[in-house]
Amino acid sequence: MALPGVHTDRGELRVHESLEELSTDLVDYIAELSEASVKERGVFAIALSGGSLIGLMGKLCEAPYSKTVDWAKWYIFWADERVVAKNHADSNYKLAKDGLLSKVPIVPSHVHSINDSLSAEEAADEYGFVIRQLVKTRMVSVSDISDCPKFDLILLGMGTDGHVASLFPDHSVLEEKEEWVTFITDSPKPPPERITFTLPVINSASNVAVVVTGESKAEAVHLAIDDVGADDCCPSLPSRLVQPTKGQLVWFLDKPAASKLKSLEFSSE
Ligand SMILES: O=C1O[C@H](COP(=O)(O)O)[C@@H](O)[C@H](O)[C@H]1O
Repeated sequence: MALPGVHTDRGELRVHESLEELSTDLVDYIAELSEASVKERGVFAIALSGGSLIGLMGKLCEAPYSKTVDWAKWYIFWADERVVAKNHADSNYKLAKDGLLSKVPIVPSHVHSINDSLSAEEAADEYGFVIRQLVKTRMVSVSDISDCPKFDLILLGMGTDGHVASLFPDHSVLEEKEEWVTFITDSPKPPPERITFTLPVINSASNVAVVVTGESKAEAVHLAIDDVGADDCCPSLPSRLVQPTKGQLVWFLDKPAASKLKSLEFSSE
C-alpha cells in the first residue's frame, strides 16, 4: 500500500512500498495530467528524462492506458539528452523510443528529439529555437510571469549526486538564467557532452515530478527535500533548486530512497 501523499514546502511526497506500486501511481498521475491538459488546452506537452524513469513508465504501454490515453495529443520533449547518436546505448531518445514511444500511437511529428548530427552547442541552440516556435503556436504554453515555456509536465530522475536532467552540482550551468536550453561538455557522469533544460524552464512548468528509487539515493533525497540546514550545506544541489514558481512538484519515491527523510518522520508525529 502507498503511504498517503505528504504535503511539504518542497512539494508532495509520495512514498511507495514497491517499484510496482510506484510505477502504477506514476502512470496514473501522468494519465490524469494528460487528460486534464487535453481537456484544457487540446494538447499535452511532456518532457522526459533518461535513466531509470523510463522503465517505471512502462505500464503506459499496457491496458488500460494504451487505449485510454489520448496519444495523438501528446507532444514529447526531453529535459536532457546526451550528445550521442540516436541509436547509441547512452541516448535518452533511444531509451524512450524503445521503452515507450514505439509501443504507443504517438504522432511522429510530435516527437521533438534533439538533433544528433550537430555539436552540443548547435544542438542546444536548435532545440531552443524549436521550442520557441512551439511556444508561439501555444503547442507549449507560456509562463504568465516570464517568457519561459510552461510545459504541462516535466519528468525528472535524480542521480546519487543530486543531479537532475543534466544539471550537475556546483556546475556553472545552474546559473544560466537567459537560455531555455543549454549544453555542457564536462559532465561528471559520462557521456561528457549533454544538452539540458535550464532551471528557469524546469521551474516554469505546470507540473514537475521527480522520480527517485533506491537506497543509494537516500542521502541526496534527504538533502534535496529536508529542512535541516540543507540550504547552508548544499545551496547548489540541483534537485533542491527544483522549485516550480507556480506549478506543482511531486516526488515519487520508494521506501529505500525515502529512508533518510526527516520530513516524513515529522509528518507522522
Ligand atoms: O544521466 C542521467 O541521469 C539521471 C538519473 O538517472 P537514473 O538512472 O539514476 O535514474 C537522468 O534523470 C537523466 O535524464 C540522465 O541523463
